[in-house]
Amino acid sequence: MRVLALAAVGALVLAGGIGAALRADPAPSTAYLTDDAGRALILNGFNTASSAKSTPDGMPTFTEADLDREHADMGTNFVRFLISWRSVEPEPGVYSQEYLDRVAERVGWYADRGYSVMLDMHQDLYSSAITPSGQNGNGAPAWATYLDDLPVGDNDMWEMYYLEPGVIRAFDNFWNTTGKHPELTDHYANAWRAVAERFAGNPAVVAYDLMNEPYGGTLQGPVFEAGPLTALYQKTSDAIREVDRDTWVCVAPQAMGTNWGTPSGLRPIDDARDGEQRVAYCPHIYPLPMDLGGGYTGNSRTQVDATIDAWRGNVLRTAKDLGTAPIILGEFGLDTTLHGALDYVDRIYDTARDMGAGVSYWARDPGPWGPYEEDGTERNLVAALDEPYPRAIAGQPTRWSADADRLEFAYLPNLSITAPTEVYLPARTFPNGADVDGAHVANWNPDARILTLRAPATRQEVTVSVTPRG
Ligand SMILES: CN(C)c1ccc(C(=O)NC[C@H]2N[C@H](CO)[C@@H](O)[C@@H]2O)cc1
Repeated sequence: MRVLALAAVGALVLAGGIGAALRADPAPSTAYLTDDAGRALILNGFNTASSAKSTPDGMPTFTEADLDREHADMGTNFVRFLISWRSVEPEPGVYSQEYLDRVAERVGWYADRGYSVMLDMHQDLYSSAITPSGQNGNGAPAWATYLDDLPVGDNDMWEMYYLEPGVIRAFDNFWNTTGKHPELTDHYANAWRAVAERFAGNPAVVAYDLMNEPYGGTLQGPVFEAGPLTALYQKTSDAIREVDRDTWVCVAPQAMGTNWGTPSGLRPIDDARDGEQRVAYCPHIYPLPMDLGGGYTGNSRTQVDATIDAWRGNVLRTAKDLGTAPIILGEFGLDTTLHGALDYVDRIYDTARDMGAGVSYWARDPGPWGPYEEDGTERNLVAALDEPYPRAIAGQPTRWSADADRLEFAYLPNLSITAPTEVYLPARTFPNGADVDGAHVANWNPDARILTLRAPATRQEVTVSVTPRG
């Protein structure tokens, strides 16, 4: 039954993809998140980590040494760090500074290594309180979970819990579709204000991802996204801006459908800050044929490519509707033992690069989806992700492309930015450093693998080419 339902949605996506191919897609986004120095950031990292969904202290099973290894192996500069409402607000109106201390400690690990952090208020299936075992779902605290005594049956596939009457009711109460709980979205916005109060002014924390994979319960599609979801984002953004005028807020569409390439009905929010709007768009992509284990070969590859094409056009349209919002692909990932898996990974990173989007891979957990096995053995994903890229650009990026042993990028220098342009170079393909055309080498740090560049004093577009030193 589930396969038929999903296949029906898949057919919609393919039809949409063909339809989208008939419509001209908007131009790739020219908007990027910027650091305190004003540099455009090319964000490249992981979701860290799924394990945080179930640990009592709400922290991922991830150490500072794990981060050192990730940086040495893949040169990441970004993390979508999972936090949870249950941990922020364990009792109504009570905010856990002890929990926020633990988050701040890990943010410090990333900050010490020059990373950018996006805090992700992560939910799946609303809450771990949907079943007595607490083993299904995560996100909302128990005190905010109202099933109204409706049943939640057992399911082999975790996604099927979204169809359980009790889970749908928990969401309907949160969104106040029932009219019985107008207070819950206020609590949610105030929990985010407590987080923002803690991290406002922290230069490593560049964005807040307001809700992971929203779900509307009995409300689905544009009626949900343009209604309660946009209203929650506005309410939450307003609450954050009371204490933090500068960190970007990231809004995501409902997961159902848009993860598979269908368009989103999300509407713009008004950022209360003075100056530029700092609202980014954080969609996910999980093509249905991959979800069904089809791999990236043969007919499954054809369907996945149609999904990616449809997804790209729909994401660019929504980002434009949101006010030319920068795009961060908040999640994509797969079991990399599937046939064609690394070709799929390359296709997604190429698509994100072309869209000007940052990427956080799902996820930084051991096992077949991640970079390392349970015993720490390096997996195929590490080499696939270890490619050169411009981490931070002192101007407006216009294009970039890379292979394992070549990087080329172009940008319009902003002469008012005093910080240099930074490039990551893998040790495996740039063992002796690099030869550079189009810019001056200010420094090469062989330990951090970071090449620092200065553009010629021009307002014209410069093209930089980086190749391994012989
Ligand atoms: C039916 N609904 C609402 C639904 C189905 C499937 C997903 C999903 O696979 N999501 C992809 C990944 N994202 C989460 C973490 O955010 C992971 O657990 C999923 O693998 C989401 C929602």
